[in-house]
Amino acid sequence: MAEPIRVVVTGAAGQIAYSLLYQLAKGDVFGDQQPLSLHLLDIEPMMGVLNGVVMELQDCALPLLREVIPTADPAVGFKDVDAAFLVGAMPRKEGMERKDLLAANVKIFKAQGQALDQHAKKTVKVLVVGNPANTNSLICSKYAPSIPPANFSAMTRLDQNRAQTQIANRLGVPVNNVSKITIWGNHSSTQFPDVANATVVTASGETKSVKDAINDQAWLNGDFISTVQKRGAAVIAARKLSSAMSAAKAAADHMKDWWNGTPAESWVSMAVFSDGSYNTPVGVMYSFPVRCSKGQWEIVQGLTIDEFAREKLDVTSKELIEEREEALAVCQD
Ligand SMILES: NC(=O)C1=CN([C@@H]2O[C@H](COP(=O)(O)OP(=O)(O)OC[C@H]3O[C@@H](n4cnc5c(N)ncnc54)[C@H](O)[C@@H]3O)[C@@H](O)[C@H]2O)C=CC1
Ligand SMILES: O=C([O-])CC(=O)C(=O)O
Repeated sequence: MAEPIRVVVTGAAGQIAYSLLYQLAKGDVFGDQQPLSLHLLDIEPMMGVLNGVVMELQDCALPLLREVIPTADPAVGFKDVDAAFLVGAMPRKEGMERKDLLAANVKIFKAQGQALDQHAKKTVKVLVVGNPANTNSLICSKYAPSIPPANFSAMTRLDQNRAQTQIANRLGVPVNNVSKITIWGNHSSTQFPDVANATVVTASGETKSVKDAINDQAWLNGDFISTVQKRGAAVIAARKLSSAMSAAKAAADHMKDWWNGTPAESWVSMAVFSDGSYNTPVGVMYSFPVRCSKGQWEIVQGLTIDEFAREKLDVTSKELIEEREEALAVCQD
């Protein structure tokens, strides 16, 4: 069996981590032949709760879990890690937009960028989940200059999973019959869930474009998009807490595909540094269609962007530029 890898989860005493840790420890992400050492980072006042999480992980009796290190010290939490799930941050409450969390959360990601820079492996793969995820990831990378920017990403996989399910339910097919949905831009209500290139294996076994199978452009351009954009808020309104089980599953999906690769004929959505592809602003963390292979992601090129899509891509670009400016100002305080 391989040598254990080191994986850190921040916000380890919180609700997303509670679902995520089990998936990691039982091999859902790095494989059933990959032992791991789990580093659990949270803040000092949460150490009692975290101790309960450690006891539960031990009581799961999972053969791949070789070591659990609970800590409030980032130097210990980030020491030699191979993968980092940066979850720890304040969640929003009903009536807030995710960018309202920026002032409170972005400094966490500045400090964690500095700690990753000093203590993590230079090959570490970083997934930022804490909101506003795209801009927090950008700040984290900025303060970790010794780690390649391509090793940082933010999560829009939950939006992809939501969009895939909306389409699958409408067509009465299992969710994995739907592929090549793209989430463009920010993990916010300006994101653009795009089915222009998506395909579906229909109930009769035929492969069709989603557009043809749905045959209702008004729904695709209207309710479908707004349902996905506002799904996080709908969960908060219902649960009085933000998405946790589905967020943990999406974080596991994101890292699994980045680590192990995506099928050649399909793609997934990840927020990564924009290189200007599709006329998006260079240097913001923008969600694109990507393919992963050998631990590297690559933006899928050559997709057609029509006038409807162009407008949506530009709206979310503008928001990301504004968030970047605000975050940089907060970090200078
Ligand atoms: N990108 C996405 O799709 C999604 C992002 N989120 C975001 O994920 C974040 C976490 O959500 P939950 O787990 O529900 O929140 P939670 O409040 O249950 O847990 C957050 C944990 O982070 C800890 N924490 C705070 N500051 C920390 C620091 N400096 N270092 C380490 N830990 C720290 C807290 O003590 C707490 O235990 C929120 O910002 C939420 O908005 C949630 C769902 C989806
Ligand atoms: O909506 C929120 O604040 C939590 C989140 O990011 C999501 O569920 O997509």
